[in-house]
Amino acid sequence: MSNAVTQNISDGLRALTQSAAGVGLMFYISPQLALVGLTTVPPLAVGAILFGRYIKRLSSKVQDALAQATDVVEERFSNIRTVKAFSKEEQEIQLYNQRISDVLKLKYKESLAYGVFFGMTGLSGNLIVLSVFYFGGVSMSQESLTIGDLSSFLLYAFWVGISISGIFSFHLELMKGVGASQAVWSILNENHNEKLPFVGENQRTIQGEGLTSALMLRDIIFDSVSFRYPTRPDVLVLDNLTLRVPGGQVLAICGSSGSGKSTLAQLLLRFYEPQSGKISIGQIPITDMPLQWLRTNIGTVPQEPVLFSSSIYENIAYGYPGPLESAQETLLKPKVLEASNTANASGFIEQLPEKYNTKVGERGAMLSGGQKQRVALSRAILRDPSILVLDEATSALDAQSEYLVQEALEKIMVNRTVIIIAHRLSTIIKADQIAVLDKGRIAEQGTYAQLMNIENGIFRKLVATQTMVDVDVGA
Ligand SMILES: Nc1ncnc2c1ncn2[C@@H]1O[C@H](COP(=O)(O)OP(=O)(O)OP(=O)(O)O)[C@@H](O)[C@H]1O
Repeated sequence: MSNAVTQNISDGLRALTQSAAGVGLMFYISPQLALVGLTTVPPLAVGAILFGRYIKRLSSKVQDALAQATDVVEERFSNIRTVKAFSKEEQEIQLYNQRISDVLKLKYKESLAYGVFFGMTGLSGNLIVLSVFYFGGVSMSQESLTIGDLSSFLLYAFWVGISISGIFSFHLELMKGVGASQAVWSILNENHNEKLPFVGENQRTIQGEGLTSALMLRDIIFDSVSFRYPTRPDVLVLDNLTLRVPGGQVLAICGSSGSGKSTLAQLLLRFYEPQSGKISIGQIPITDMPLQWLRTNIGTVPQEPVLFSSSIYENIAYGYPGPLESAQETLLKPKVLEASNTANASGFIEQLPEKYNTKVGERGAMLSGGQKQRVALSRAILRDPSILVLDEATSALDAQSEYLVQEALEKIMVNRTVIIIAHRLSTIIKADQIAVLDKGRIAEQGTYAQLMNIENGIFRKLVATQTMVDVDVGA
């Protein structure tokens, strides 16, 4: 890639110097003839600039269209069972054809534009040659130009013509590249805005104090946090929310679906920054902590755990903080076994024909929901994080899996600060504290007994309306 860019730039520069030298020699031989020969260059240059802009826009559209076509394939193939279950194969093929024909249409447009532009430049080049012949012939008949001068002039004019067309091509390729890479630049620019880990004045203070994982066992405070997703700026998800998660305890967050429970976890992990307010752990704002350090100390198990299409062993070992190559097999293996034991996963893994080497399929498709959750739990435990964020699955597991997952959770919650986005009453009852999220704020917080004592309380209503349906209070 960089070779191609360097080659393109050096071709462009060569064309520029060659045309400058050629123009100089043309003027040296006959200034009048040189003016005739170069009359079309300024309008062509303006045309090339405008055309370059057009190509830049078009190139960006081509990339977008290609991305959309690839998205369709990637998404549909990774959810092939859903596609088949709904017998949507034909429809999906049509959708992909449509996306590809969108790309094709843009490519036709691009080719047509190229054809017209280069056709015009070729035509004007030929007209120049003809006019040079004409005016050169006239000058020869008036004996102001010799045949040798005209031949040399023509040679230089061809040289200049080829060089100028090289400059135009360079400009167009450059614009095409700029258009195509716009998305990449915008992503790179976004990253520049993120506070980088290990820099800044506050960073030094923290390191001076000694940043240890013990810090992560202190209270987590969400202080007047307001947040809107950048892609949906009109929806205020968290509205001046204040929440204290007591260090070393289990806090269950509940609230209706879409009330912002998972968003709290995303902000704690700094996948997004709140528009106002701050989040701190042990009184240190998380923005002042090295990002990698922060995430290493927080273990997460999402609502629908995503596994990689590798072996169970590799999926669990993924939780190991640091590069896997550096973790010696002899050192890592017992930890993987121990983690899977704690997460009640070792039982089912040992029964599989290839045990820990069993491939789990794309996104863990070859495992059941409960098994996937226990592998994901093992992965989180391997990190031995001080803070655990568990997004409880809304989908019901069978009684046995449910029991095993619950039991594993209870084992791993000990000696950590746990935020559990709870959907089941059984989990909520066992939590030290419960926070109820409503309209972007914490409406109620306390123990189960305290919240149940609030007359007309939101939590009480949630429990009253939903204990009937499989004790799910978060959906
Ligand atoms: N990436 C995103 N971009 C834009 N809006 C989002 C995004 N993720 C979530 N939202 C919106 O933010 C709001 C809060 O979502 P969130 O996932 O935090 O809710 P939740 O309480 O965890 O819901 P559930 O219990 O159903 O999982 C919802 O209105 C949701 O549509």
